[in-house]
Amino acid sequence: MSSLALQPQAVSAPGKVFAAGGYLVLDRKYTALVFGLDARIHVEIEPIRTKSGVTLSEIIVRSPQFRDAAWEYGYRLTERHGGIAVTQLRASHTSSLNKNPFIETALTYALTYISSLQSTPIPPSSISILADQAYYSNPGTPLSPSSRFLNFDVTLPDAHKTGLGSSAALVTAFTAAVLSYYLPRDVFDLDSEKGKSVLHNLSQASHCAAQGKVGSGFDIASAVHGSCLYRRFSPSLLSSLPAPGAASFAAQLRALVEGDSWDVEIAKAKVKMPRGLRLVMCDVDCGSQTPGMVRTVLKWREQNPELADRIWRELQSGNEAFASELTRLATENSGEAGAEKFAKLKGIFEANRKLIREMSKESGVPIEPPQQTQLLDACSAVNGVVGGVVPGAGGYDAIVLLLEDKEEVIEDLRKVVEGWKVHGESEDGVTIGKVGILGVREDMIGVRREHVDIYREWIASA
Ligand SMILES: Nc1ncnc2c1ncn2[C@@H]1O[C@H](COP(=O)(O)OP(=O)(O)OP(=O)(O)O)[C@@H](O)[C@H]1O
Ligand SMILES: C[C@@](O)(CCOP(=O)(O)O)CC(=O)O
Repeated sequence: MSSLALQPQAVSAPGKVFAAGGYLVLDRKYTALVFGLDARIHVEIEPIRTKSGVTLSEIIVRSPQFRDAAWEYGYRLTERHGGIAVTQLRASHTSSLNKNPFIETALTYALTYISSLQSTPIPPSSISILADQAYYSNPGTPLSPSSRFLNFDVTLPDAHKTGLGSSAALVTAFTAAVLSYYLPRDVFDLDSEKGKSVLHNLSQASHCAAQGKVGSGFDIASAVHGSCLYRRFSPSLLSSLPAPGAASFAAQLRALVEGDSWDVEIAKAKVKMPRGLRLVMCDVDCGSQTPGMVRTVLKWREQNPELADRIWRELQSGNEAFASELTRLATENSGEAGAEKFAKLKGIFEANRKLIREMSKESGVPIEPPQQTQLLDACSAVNGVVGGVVPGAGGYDAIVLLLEDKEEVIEDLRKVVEGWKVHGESEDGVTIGKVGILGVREDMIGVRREHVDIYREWIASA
C-alpha cells in the first residue's frame, strides 16, 4: 500500500431515536422501530502532516470541537494472527492518558480487519471527528459565520449528551472512514450492500467491545442504514470472538464480519414518514436518573413470565400497527384531511403508552414515570401534535413527538414546553427541570460519504 495513493476520505453517520420496541427488542421474538436523525457525526481521514524531516508512524485522532480531545496511537501487527495492536501514546512523560475506548476499539477492529485482507504495512494517518450541535446541550460558538460545526469549549466528559447515540454514530462513521481510506473501492465500497453489511457487522462488534456489553445494537443498525424496522442479532454471535491480540483474532474477526451467520433483520421499507408529518425531540433536564433500568425490567420479566408475555405481545402488535399506519399514510391517498386523517395514529399512541405505563408500574421501573405522563399529555393536546412517547429505555430525560410539520404547531408546542412545570408533588421525589426542543428531525438516510472540503477550517486550526 503506497501512501501516495491514499486520498482523504470523509463519512458521516446519523444519530437515532428509538420510537418503539424498547426492552422488547432485546428478545429476537420482537422488533423495534428506529428513526435516523438529521444530526450526524462526521469523520475525516487524511495523510498525516509532518514537520519536514520528521516521520511519524502514528495515527492521530482529534475531536477539535472539544478541549483536550486528541488521542495518538502507535500500532503494530501482532504474532499468531492476533491482528493489529493499538497502543495509546502519551503526549509527554508527565501527561496522563486521556482514554477514548470507542475510538481505540474502533481503530483496533478496523485496522485488524484491513490487515486480514492485505499484508502491506498500514501508513500513518490523521483523523478528525466533527459532530452536529444536537448531540450535546452545551451551547457552542461557530468558528466563522458559515460554520456548520460549533466549538463547545468543554472537555468530552463535561459535555452534556442529549442521548442521540453519539458513540454508535461515531464508531460507524469512524470505521467507514478508515476502511474507505485504506482499502481500494473494489475491496470495500461503502455505497454497496456488501460494504454496508461489512460495516454494520464490524461496527457492532467493536461498539459492543467498547461498551463492555452486548445490547440490541439498534443504534449501530440505524447509523448504518438510517430509519428501519429492526430485529436484533443473536448475542451468541459475538461470544466466540477472541480478544484483540489473542491468537487468530484477525482471521476470526474477518470470518465473522464477512460471514452469513448474522441473523439481524433490517427492514428499511417498513418505516416511512407520511408527507406533512415530522418528529420533534425534547430534552428534559432532570436531577436524577435510574441506573440499571434494563437489568431490573428483564429480571421482573423473568419472574413474571405470564404477565410480561401478555404486555410484550400486545406492545409488539401495537408497534406493528404504528409502523403500518405510518406506511399507509405515507403511501395511500386516503382523501381524509386534518385531525381525522391522523385519528387512528393518535389512538395507537395512546394504547401503546398505556401498555408502557403498565410495564412501568408492574416492574417498578420509571419507563414512563408520572412526570413524563403529564408532559406527554400536555404536548399531545397541542393542536397538530399526533402523539408522543418516551424513547428507548424511557426515564425522565427525553420525549419524542410526532406532529404536523407546520411552523405554527412547533410554536404552540414551544409555548407548552418552555417554562414547563410538573404540577403537584411527585411520589418518587424526582423533579424534572427545563424542557427544550432539540434542533433535529427524522432522516431516512444512513451512513454516507461527504466532501472533505466542509471540514477545512477545523482541520487547519487543529
Ligand atoms: N464528538 C466526539 N468525539 C469523540 N468522542 C466522542 C464524541 N462524542 C461521543 N464520543 C464518545 O462516545 C462516548 C459517549 O457514548 P455513550 O454511548 O455513553 O452515549 P451516547 O451514545 O451519546 O448516548 P445514548 O446511548 O444514551 O444514546 C463519549 O464518552 C466519548 O467516548
Ligand atoms: C432498553 C433498550 O431496548 C433500548 C435502550 O435505548 P436508549 O439507549 O435509551 O436509546 C436496550 C437496547 O436495545 O439495547
